[in-house]
Amino acid sequence: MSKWIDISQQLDEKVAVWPGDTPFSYKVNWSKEDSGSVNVGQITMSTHTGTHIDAPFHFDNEGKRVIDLDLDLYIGPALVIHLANKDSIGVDEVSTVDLTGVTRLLINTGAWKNRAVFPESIPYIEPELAAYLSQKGVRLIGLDLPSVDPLNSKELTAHHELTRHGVHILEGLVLDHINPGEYELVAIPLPLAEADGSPVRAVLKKKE
Ligand SMILES: Nc1ccccc1C(=O)C[C@H](N)C(=O)O
Ligand SMILES: [Zn+2]
Ligand SMILES: [Zn+2]
Repeated sequence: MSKWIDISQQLDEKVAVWPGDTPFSYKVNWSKEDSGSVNVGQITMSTHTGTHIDAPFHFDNEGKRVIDLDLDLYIGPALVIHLANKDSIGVDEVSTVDLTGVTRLLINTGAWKNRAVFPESIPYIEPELAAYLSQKGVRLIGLDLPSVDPLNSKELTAHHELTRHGVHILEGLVLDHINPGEYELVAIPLPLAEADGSPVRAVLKKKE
């Protein structure tokens, strides 16, 4: 019987955050001594820290919020592929992969080597890949990177194109210890009613 494997970044004060964004913090805000019964914590974080999903509202004021997203996107079969040493990921890079029946595609680029620091540059998703993936039936793309666009992008073309084609975005995965192949994925966002993104606990189980 195979076990669930964690593919999430640990959330502590060392987690890398987008330059200028809210640092992560957890503290006991109401201690057992003060409350008389329990430790009660407080978390402060950006919705885009660590392993997280983007809701379309992140880059489109009219876009869906986290609560509006279909849970089925984040639970079910997923294909993990390895695409190392790429400047960008487009149709050419993915065309050798058989995507028949694949609704969730997770890409291990291995490009974010030191998780404690935010990367200088990353391989980005070529916007043209969105239509290709959608045509193949892919509805979720996951990456071991903090963005699907170049880090200095203001247009966020890949975010927009993926969304326009019904491909949802999962970022900041840890896939170093995962072999390519077929898995079961669970990466459910919190029921944040208004949010533009949500941290997820992403886990995989090898398909038997
Ligand atoms: N937190 C930020 C602060 C400023 C500018 C961008 C971000 C992002 O999070 C963008 C990234 N593409 C993301 O979806 O996670
Ligand atoms: Zn994000
Ligand atoms: Zn994003």
